[in-house]
Amino acid sequence: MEERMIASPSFYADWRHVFKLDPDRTIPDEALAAVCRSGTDAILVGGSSGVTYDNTAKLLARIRRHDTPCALELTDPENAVPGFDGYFIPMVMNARDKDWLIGHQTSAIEEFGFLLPWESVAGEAYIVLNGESTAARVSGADSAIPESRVMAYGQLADRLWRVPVVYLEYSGTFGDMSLTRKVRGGLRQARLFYGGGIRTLEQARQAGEAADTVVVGNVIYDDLEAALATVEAVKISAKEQDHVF
Ligand SMILES: CC(C)=CCC/C(C)=C/CC/C(C)=C/CC/C(C)=C/CC/C(C)=C/CC/C(C)=C/CC/C(C)=C/COP(=O)(O)OP(=O)(O)O
Ligand SMILES: O=P(O)(O)OC[C@@H](O)CO
Ligand SMILES: [Mg+2]
Repeated sequence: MEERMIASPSFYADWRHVFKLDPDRTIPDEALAAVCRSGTDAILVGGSSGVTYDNTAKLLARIRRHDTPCALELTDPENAVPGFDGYFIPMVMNARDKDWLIGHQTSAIEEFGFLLPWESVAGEAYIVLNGESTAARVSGADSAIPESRVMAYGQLADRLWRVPVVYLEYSGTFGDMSLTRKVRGGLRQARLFYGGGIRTLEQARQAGEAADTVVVGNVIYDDLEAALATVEAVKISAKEQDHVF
């Protein structure tokens, strides 16, 4: 396996575990405090439906009561709230409608790009692999693709386009860890984010071994204790990973 080079330091360079909070969902203050104090590396704010400027700004203000780094996934220019530590711009590699790969992003940059704090902006090459997820429906993702194509999307984003983050998105279902490992092994400079369906310590540990950064979302709203426990599981897996890679 070729040696991987990690891109120059950036706001997400050391993230191993991330909680994703959806501005369209309700989280009580105590639960939010527990999430922020859990030892996670960052809070990622994002969702694929029902996100508005108002609910995003309100969530940011509440997160700012704590010290946890906080980034926004920009899925609509209207929701571009200033004041986050960083901004991610998703591009769906396996979108059937290429507007979700490049079209909407180009239009948004054309109109509003001059406002972006570019030093704190990173592209995310999403590969959406749960065809039942909202992200798949919104972007019309073709999720029924062979491993070879998933690998090719990852390498195209990493090696040709130098996108700093490749994101294997299984939102709502636990994904294929063997494929996740393979995708990561094929990247030269990009960080591999894995997200989807993590509900148990064992799943968190496996994802932590397979990916550079593990994103935990929906379980926060369904089973907070289980969500909090994923932090330690991912961090422990980091130690194992250091010996493997
Ligand atoms: C100060 C400041 C910040 C100024 C900004 C100025 C500005 C507006 C600049 C333009 C920025 C820009 C380029 C914006 C582009 C926005 C855009 C249209 C991006 C496309 C996003 C995209 C590909 C969406 C498809 C769906 C997707 C992949 C979403 C990613 C997030 C995600 C998967 C969330 C999970 O969703 P969830 O709802 O949790 O899903 P489940 O139901 O399965 O749980
Ligand atoms: O919500 P879950 O299924 O944990 O997925 C996390 C994240 O990848 C969603 O974009
Ligand atoms: Mg969600």
